Amino acid sequence: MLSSSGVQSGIGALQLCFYGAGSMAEAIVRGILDRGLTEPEQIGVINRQNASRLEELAERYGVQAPADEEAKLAMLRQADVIFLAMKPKDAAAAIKQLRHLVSSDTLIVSVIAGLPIRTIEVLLEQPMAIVRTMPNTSSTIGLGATGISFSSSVTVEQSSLAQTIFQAVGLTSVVEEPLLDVVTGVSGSGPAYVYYLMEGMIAAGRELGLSEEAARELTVQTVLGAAHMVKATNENPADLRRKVTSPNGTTQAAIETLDEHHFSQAIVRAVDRAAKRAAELGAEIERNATL
Ligand SMILES: NC(=O)C1=CN([C@@H]2O[C@H](COP(=O)(O)OP(=O)(O)OC[C@H]3O[C@@H](n4cnc5c(N)ncnc54)[C@H](OP(=O)(O)O)[C@@H]3O)[C@@H](O)[C@H]2O)C=CC1
Ligand SMILES: O=C(O)[C@@H]1CCC=N1
Repeated sequence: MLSSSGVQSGIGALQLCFYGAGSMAEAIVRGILDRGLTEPEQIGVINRQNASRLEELAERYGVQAPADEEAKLAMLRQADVIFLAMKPKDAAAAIKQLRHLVSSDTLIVSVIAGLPIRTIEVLLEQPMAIVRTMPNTSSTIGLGATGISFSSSVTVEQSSLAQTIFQAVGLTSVVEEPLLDVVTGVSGSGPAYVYYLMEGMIAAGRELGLSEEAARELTVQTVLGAAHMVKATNENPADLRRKVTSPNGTTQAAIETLDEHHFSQAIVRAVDRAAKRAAELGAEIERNATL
C-alpha cells in the first residue's frame, strides 16, 4: 500500500526523542516541524559526544538538546517515541543502554539500515512495540519515501502514529520486513544514485563548454521535470524514454552509449548490492547483540 502526504491531524502531546542526531534525524525533524505536526518542545535530540551538533540543532529548530548525561537519560526515559537513528556500527551498544529506560508503552522507531526487529528485541531483552523503517533524506523537504514494517506487538494506534509521522515527510509504503532491505537499495540509498547521475551530467556540460551555473540549472530542471512527468502522466519511464528518443537522433546515440557501458545492468546490480549490504549490516549487529 502506498500513501502520500496530506496528513490532517498532529501527534498531540507525545514526546519524540531522536537517539542519534545525524543527517537522517535532522531530515525527519525538519520535515515534521515544517509540516506543523508537532511543536519543537516536543522533540528531543541526543547524540553520543558531539555537543556542537546538538547546539546547532537546538538553535536551528528550537528542539530540546540536553548536554549532560543525566538529562539525556531522563529524556529517553520520558519519551513516548524513541527514534533509533545512529549508524549500524553504533546500534548494538546504544540500544543496550535503553534496556532499563524504556517501558512497555514506549514505541521504538528504527531507521537503521538492515537492523531486524528481532535483533532490536534481543538487544532490549524484551519484546517491544517496534516500527522498522527505511526513509531517505528527501524527508527534509517533505518528499521522502519510507518503507515501514511493524513488530507483532505494535497496536493499530501505534502503526497509525508511525505512518502519520512518515507521511508528514513524504510517501510511505508498508512492506513485509525482509523487503525493507530491497527498499533500502531502491529508495533509502536511491537519492545518491540520482545525485551521482546529476554530478555526471553537470561535469559533462561544463567540460563541453557550459558555465557551471547553466550546467547545474539545466540538469536540476531536467531531473525535476522527468520525475514530475512520470508522476503526472502515470506513464512508464520506458514509454516516456521512447518519446524522447527520435530514430537515429541524439538520444538514441546517447542511450546506445549508456548500453555499451551496461548502464541498466549497473543500476540493477547497485540496488541488489545495497540490499545485500543492508542484510550484512543487520547480521553484523546481530553478532554484536549476543556479545
Ligand atoms: N543518511 C541517509 O541517507 C539514511 C540513513 N539511514 C540510517 O540512519 C541512521 C543514521 O544515519 P545518518 O543520520 O546518516 O548518520 P550520522 O552519522 O549523520 O549520525 C549518526 C548519529 O548517531 C549518533 N550516535 C552514535 N552512537 C550513539 C550512541 N551510542 N548514543 C547516541 N547517539 C549516538 C552520532 O552522535 P556523535 O556524532 O556524537 O557520535 C550521530 O549524531 C543509520 O543507521 C542509517 O542506516 C536510513 C535511511 C537513509
Ligand atoms: O548508506 C547507508 O548505509 C544509509 C542507508 C540508506 C542510505 N544511507
